[in-house]
Amino acid sequence: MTDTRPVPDLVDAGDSQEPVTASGPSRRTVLTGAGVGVGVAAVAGVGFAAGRTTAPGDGSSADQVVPFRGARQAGIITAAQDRLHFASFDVITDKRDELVNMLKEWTRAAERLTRGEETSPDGAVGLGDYTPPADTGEALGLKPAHLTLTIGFGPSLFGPSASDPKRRDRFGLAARKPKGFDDLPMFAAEKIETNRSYGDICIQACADDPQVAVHAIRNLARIGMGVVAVRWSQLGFGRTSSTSTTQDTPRNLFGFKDGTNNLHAEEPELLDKWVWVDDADNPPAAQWMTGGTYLVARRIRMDIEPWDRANLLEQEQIVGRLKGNGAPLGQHAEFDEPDFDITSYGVPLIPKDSHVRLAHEKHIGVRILRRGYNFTDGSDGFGHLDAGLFFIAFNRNTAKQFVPMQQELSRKDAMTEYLIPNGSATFAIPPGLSDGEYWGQRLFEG
Ligand SMILES: C=CC1=C(C)c2cc3[nH]c(cc4nc(cc5[nH]c(cc1n2)c(C)c5CCC(=O)O)C(CCC(=O)O)=C4C)c(C)c3C=C
Ligand SMILES: [Fe+2]
Repeated sequence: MTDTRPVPDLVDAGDSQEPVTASGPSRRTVLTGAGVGVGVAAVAGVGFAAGRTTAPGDGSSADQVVPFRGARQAGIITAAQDRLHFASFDVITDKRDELVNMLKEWTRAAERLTRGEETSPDGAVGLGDYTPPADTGEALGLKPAHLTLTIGFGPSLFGPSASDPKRRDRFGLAARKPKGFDDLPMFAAEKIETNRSYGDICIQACADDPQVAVHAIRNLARIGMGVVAVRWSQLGFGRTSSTSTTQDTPRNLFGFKDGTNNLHAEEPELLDKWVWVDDADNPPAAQWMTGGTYLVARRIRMDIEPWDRANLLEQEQIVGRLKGNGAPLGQHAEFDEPDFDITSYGVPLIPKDSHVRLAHEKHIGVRILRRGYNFTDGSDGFGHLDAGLFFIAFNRNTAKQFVPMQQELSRKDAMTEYLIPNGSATFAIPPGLSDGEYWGQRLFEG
């Protein structure tokens, strides 16, 4: 079993050790902080404080903190938030110590950020006039917004990978690579762009406030300067899945309910079967992944202009569900079980090439946990929006779950005509952290 003893210098009591203020655990302001500069900074603090005078537990601050530590990383089965900032990093140093030290610093900062605090005490404006701020400041006065930060490690961190076969094993991690873990294969009808794909480390930041998510990624990137560089990043708005039965099903940019038949936090046996990595899945050297999962990210551009010219019936035939309430074709309500055997004049009501038929467990034999987001990244210069779905899925064995599902969809799904996947990445997502543990500790020290 991996040694997960606490690392004493990482235990960070955070701002909670300071005198309790009316603002509870939300991001510190210059007004309440001890040792804070005067003058301009203090004046600025008045404004921040005015907008955040809330008592702990009133549903606006403490209740917006998602625990950072636990058996699983947050951001997988915790309730999907509304906003995403996903970043993939290249490690630009060859020195293992530098990488490990950065991961320790990231952990300390990330834990604080999820509590609604600055990356370090007084980081934004309290370190003196002649020191660059340790926190960039744009989240001062904002609530924790259910921020979750989820870390993952890409195949290239372990040496050669399918996308980079000549990569050196810079950190001596080759033997610790999880079984079968590699870049995704090529699929039909995709146009993968290298500068939107792959990466050594990912951070998935999800929050209900976009500025909170962006602030977190920006500050982690700043802390990692000289050790990592952002390779690509993606903003998302409007979750396209529910990860809890308590959440409403949202809609994607085709206007359809998305995430109806997802795996949910309330289904632990299904999660054990389809999401969480088990001891038996890996050799001893890769047991650091036990309790973790594998993330698949796909930037899928959606051809929304032609889609908008397709009639309603055609759209519903492509999806296999009604656009209005999300019911499977032939059924009445969203959560009715699809019946793939119903026919009308010998023709299946849920077409053979519909998305839900091809992606359903009864057809493909596997399931995945989806947690994606809508995106619009301006326009393409040809009169079209660059819009789509940043697809994120978690699964226990990508080669046996996501890959065959994607292969089947790429070849047969009628929706493929409207989709152009142009970014692709996968990351090994370790389990959650125990007290004092830092991100990657089981990988680097186990
Ligand atoms: C390889 C996996 C999948 C990709 C890629 C994917 C892309 C994608 N999906 C939609 C819209 C919908 N998908 C829906 C269901 C659904 N999709 C997948 C997998 C992939 N989707 C699965 C496993 C399922 C569930 C199938 C089932 O068990 O019934 C639905 C229906 C509602 C729902 O159950 O979520 C919609 C709508 C888009 C637009 C898209 C790419 C842009
Ligand atoms: Fe789908």
